[in-house]
Amino acid sequence: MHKVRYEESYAEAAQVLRMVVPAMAEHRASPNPVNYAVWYAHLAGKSPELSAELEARLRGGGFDDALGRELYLRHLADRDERTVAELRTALAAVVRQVTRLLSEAGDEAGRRSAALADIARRVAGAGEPGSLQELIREAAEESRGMAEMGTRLESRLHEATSEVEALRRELERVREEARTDPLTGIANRKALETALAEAVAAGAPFALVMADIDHFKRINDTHGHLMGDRVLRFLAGLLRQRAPEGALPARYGGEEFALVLPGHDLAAARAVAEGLRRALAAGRVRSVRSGEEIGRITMSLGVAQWVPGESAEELVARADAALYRAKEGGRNRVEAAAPPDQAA
Ligand SMILES: Nc1nc2c(ncn2[C@@H]2O[C@H](COP(=O)(O)OP(=O)(O)OP(=O)(O)O)[C@@H](O)[C@H]2O)c(=O)[nH]1
Repeated sequence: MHKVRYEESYAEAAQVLRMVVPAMAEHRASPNPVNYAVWYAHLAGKSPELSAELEARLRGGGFDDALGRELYLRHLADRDERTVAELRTALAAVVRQVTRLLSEAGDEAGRRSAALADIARRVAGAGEPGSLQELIREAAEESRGMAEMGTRLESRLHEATSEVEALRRELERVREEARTDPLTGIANRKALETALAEAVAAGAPFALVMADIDHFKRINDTHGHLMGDRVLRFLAGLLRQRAPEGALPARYGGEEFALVLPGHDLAAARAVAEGLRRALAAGRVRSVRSGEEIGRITMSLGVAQWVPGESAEELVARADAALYRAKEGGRNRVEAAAPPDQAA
């Protein structure tokens, strides 16, 4: 499913707002953001599937928050949001089940302990061996029932624990997926931006390398898109192998990559970048079509050292400007960024 885009101008969005408000009022839809998003998408013609389903459901009954949420998740939320919502529902179901289980077990334990207390009272008054024997049998019955309930409870709690554990693993997988570039398997731009924001907030020294494959379009045009993809994976593998301990290699987008280098000053980061440049130029990638090696692949790199007070965006811009100079200077080279106050 494609994600709905909102590219209206202010005036156009305001125009939709003027249609949405009376429509929501007419259908008694409470004006929360989820319902608004649904009605906005419907009246702005953003999603024919959403409109068709909403209209059908309105014909069959009224609008309520549950419907709003359902339509939002089905047609507007992105995949991660939907998965998290599904996991939350599944977890809530497990918790409800365990709560019910414990309350049933509590009721049963209460009943059985009342029965045992009653037996104890009757034992005090029992005069003959026959009636005592009967009371002993009843007590044994209650104790066995209690023990069985304990075993049942334990096994069902064990099951619930496994279910919660599976949900936790699934959530971890979804979170990992959201941070990973599917083509190359390394961190994606979102993960890079998070890491940069964290590094800036931590305030410890670090440097950033931005790298861009030279004449990548030509590789695609000459050897095909699959070959281009293979080159991207090859470079990602190289970054992963050669990244120093604690560094984060990421795909910034297209054929541009980044490497966050904690604890590196400009000279150290430059040395890492230079090593990467040489390794790529020395590497060989085979053509998917012919199996033959394709010509030398090179990249240009820009390096910048973070200075306290600088934002992540400013640092990326400086590293990018250095990368641009490397391209301008003839490609297959590393350029270091000047400190921010000296940058043009
Ligand atoms: N195979 C493949 N190609 C991609 C991908 N993402 C972007 N590209 C291609 O990358 C190319 C980028 O080309 P340009 O930005 O013109 O730059 P370039 O050819 O690398 O030249 P310079 O950067 O100036 O050395 C475009 O042809 C895109 O189609 C991808 O995921 N796979």
